[in-house]
Amino acid sequence: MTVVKRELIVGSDGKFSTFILTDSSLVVKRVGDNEWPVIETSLRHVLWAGLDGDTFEVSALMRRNKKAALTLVHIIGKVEDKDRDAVLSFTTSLTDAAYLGLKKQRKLKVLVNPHSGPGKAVSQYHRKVEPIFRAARCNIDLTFTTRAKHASDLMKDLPLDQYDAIVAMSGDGLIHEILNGFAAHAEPGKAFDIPITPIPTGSGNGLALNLLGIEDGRDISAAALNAIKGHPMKIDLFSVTQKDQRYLSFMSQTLGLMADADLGTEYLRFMGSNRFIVGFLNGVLKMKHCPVKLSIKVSESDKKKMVRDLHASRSKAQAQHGPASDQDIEQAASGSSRSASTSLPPLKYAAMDSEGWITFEKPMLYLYAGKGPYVSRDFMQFPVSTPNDGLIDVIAQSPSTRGELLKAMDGAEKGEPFWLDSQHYFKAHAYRIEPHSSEGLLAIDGEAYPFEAYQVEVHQGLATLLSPYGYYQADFNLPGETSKAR
Ligand SMILES: Nc1ncnc2c1ncn2[C@@H]1O[C@H](COP(=O)(O)OP(=O)(O)OP(=O)(O)O)[C@@H](O)[C@H]1O
Repeated sequence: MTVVKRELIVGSDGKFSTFILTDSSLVVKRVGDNEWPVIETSLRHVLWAGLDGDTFEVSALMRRNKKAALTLVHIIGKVEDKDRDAVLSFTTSLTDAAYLGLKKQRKLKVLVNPHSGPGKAVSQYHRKVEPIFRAARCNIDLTFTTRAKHASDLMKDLPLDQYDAIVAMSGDGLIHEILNGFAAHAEPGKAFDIPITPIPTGSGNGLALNLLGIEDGRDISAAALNAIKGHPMKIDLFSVTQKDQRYLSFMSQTLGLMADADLGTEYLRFMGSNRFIVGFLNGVLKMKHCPVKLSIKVSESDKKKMVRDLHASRSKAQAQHGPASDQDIEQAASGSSRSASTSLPPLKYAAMDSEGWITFEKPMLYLYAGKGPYVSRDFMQFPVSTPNDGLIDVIAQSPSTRGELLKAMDGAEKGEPFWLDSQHYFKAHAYRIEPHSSEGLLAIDGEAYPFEAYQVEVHQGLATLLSPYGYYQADFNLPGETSKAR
C-alpha cells in the first residue's frame, strides 16, 4: 500500500501544481497548462529537488512507458513569496527521501573509452550521462582514455581518498584494466575498496548486464543512476598465474571452441556480436578437441544443489539489502573496512599440492571459467554464479552431437546449456591448465593471453562494485520452478 507522506500545492490564477511524495514515489501534476511533464516515478529515480533564490527545481528519471528507457525530466519554476517556506520544506524532504541512507553528490572518477563498441561513447556521455550527473549535483573528474592501458596507469596512481566510485563508460575490457591498475597500486587493498561501476558502451557489456539485468543492462541512463545511487557489493576476483606473471581477472577465462569463437573472429568485427555466433557454429562443425589437461580443486559438482545454493544466497542478499548507509559508502570509498594492505592477497595454491584436486579426464571442446551469469546478452554462461562465494564456476564442455549443441544455443540466453549432460559444471576454489600442444587461444576477460600453462584461484570479495540490488540480476531456476530476480 502506498502511503502519502507529504503533499505540496503551489500556484495561483488557476495554474496549480501538485507534488505528492509517497513512501516510494513522486507524482507531479500541473493544472492549468501543460508546459510541464507530468512526473510519476519511483523515489529511486529522483535525482534532485531544491530551491535556489526564487527558482525551484525537481529532476528525475522516468519511463514514458514500462518498456521505455529512462529519460531525464526537469521541472523548473518560479516560487511566489507566499509559497517559499512550503516549497523549501517539501524539496528538502523529497531529496532526503530520494537519498535515504545514501551519500548525496558523490565524487565520481569517470573514464570514457571513445573507442569502445561502435565508438559513440563520447557523444553518449555528453548527451545522456553528463546531464544526469549534473542533475544529481555529482562532482565529476572526467578522463577520455587515449590509448590501451591508459585506465590502468591512472588507477595505479589513483589518490585513494578522493572518489566515491570509478565509473567506466566502456565495455568489459576497461573494467579489466581498472582492476589490474588497482592490483599495481601501492595500496591495493584500499584501492579495491573503491566501488567500480560500468556504463555500457562496449561490444561486450557482461558486467552491466549482471548488475542491472537484461533490460536495464543496455540502458545508459539506468547505469548512470547506479553510479549515483548504487550500493557497494563485494565481488570475488581471480588471480591467473602464468610462468612468473600474475594477472587479475573478474569475468572469464576461455579455451578451445569458445576462445576461437571470440578471439578467432576478430576479422568479423563488422558483424557486431553476431561474430561470436558465426565462430560458435564454425567450432561446432569442426568439433575440435581442446588439447589441455584440466585439474580442479572442486567445492561442488551437483547441479541441483548449485541452483538451491543460488536461491539461498539471493534470499540472504535480499534480506540484508537495506539502503546502504553513508558509512557503507564512505567505508567502501575510503577503504577503512579493510586493513590498509599494501600487497595483493597471497596465492594459496601456488605449490602444486594435489589434496582435494581432481583431474578432468574426458575430452573437452572448450573450457569456460568465470563469474557473473551473463557473458553477453545472448549467453547466460554461469547461471548459478553468485558475487562473493569465494568460488569460480568452471565449465568443461565435452563433445556432443552437433544437434544437441546447436539446440542448446536456442536457450543460451536463459542458461539452458547448464543442464546438458555433456556440460560438466564445477564450483571450484582453483583450477589448473596444462596444454598438450602449443596451438590454441586463451582469452582472459575477452583479451588474448599466451596459450601456456596457467593456474587460477579465487580471492573472495576482493573488489567492490555498485549494485542496485546486492545480487546479480539474472533469473535461473530448477526445471519447472519459477521466480523473479527482483
Ligand atoms: N583511446 C583508446 N584507443 C584505443 N584503445 C583504447 C583506448 N582507450 C581504451 N582502449 C582499449 O580498448 C580496450 C577495449 O575496451 P572496451 O572494453 O571499453 O570496449 P569494447 O568495445 O567492449 O572492446 P572489446 O570488444 O575489444 O572488448 C581496452 O582494453 C583498452 O585498453
